[in-house]
Amino acid sequence: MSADSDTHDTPPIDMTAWQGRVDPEPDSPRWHQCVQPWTAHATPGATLLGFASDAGVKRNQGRPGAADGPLAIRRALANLAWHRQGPAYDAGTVVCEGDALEDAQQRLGERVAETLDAGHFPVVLGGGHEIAFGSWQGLARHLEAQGSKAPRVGIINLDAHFDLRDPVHVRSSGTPFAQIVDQCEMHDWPFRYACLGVSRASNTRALFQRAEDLGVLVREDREFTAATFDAIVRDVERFVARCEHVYLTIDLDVLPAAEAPGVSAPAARGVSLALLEPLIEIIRDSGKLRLADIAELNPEHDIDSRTAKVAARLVHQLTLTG
Ligand SMILES: N=CN[C@@H](CCC(=O)O)C(=O)O
Ligand SMILES: [Mn+2]
Ligand SMILES: [Mn+2]
Repeated sequence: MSADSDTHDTPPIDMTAWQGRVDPEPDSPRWHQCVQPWTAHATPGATLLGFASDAGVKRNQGRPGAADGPLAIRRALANLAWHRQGPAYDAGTVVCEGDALEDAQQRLGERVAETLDAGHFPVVLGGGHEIAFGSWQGLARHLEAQGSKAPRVGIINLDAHFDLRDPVHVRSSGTPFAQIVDQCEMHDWPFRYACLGVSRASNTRALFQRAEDLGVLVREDREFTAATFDAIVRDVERFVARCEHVYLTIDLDVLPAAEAPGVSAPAARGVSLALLEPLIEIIRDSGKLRLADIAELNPEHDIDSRTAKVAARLVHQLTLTG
């Protein structure tokens, strides 16, 4: 699924973001006191991996700044209370140099595969949504190494956008799932994609048509209400039941602009964290979640670290069990 290249050095692990409050009471640990630098033979746990890139956002005519997302998420997570049983690691950050996006995505894939091969649950911190093509390459590489011939991978994207733009024009933060379609076709793998929280006003007719042609499970932002939540849960459970492995990707612009102002394209409506979080927990607890990433945090446009705090809380929730 990905070109062979093991020529890159692994990124250095900078642990300086892991600082914060230390409580004198017993049994009061916080993330910064518990996260360890990743090593190849560490006991499997939750592993954070940064992807410092906004090359895809720039190519997609968006607002740059997402390259600083991984550091902002780590800083926000550092002070959160620690409730995990298992270990958590920081595996460093893959940096996209200039516009060398394809190289960075490949290196991210290699790092994700390495953590999966070692039995970890990787949570990748973006970075623009071009992160998804790197994350997915990592999962694909790992599954191939395990001998899977045509694995049924379900991609669940919480996003205001399909990100199914035709990559023939430009490969960007708007194309990762169309790039994955191409890879799946090339290798005769099924493509299973759910895009939840889509804004009709922010996606063209062509994109809705492409989603329909690809059999995408689509739920629009306006369909998310307390009254319809159970029906959406059932849709997601059915989707997960048809898959062997799940990759969850969360684009923070799925949230209302008031909850997530620090993104390239803030949502006029969006889906509230209060509705997304229980859905994420169901996906987490499905037993099939292999990989997650959080995309599009742009600290330059954040207000009082609101979006970084949401991203950190999502990492906290995603890794609460296991
Ligand atoms: N990853 C972002 N994708 C959106 C961005 C939309 C916008 O910038 O307004 C897209 O390409 O549709
Ligand atoms: Mn997106
Ligand atoms: Mn989006």
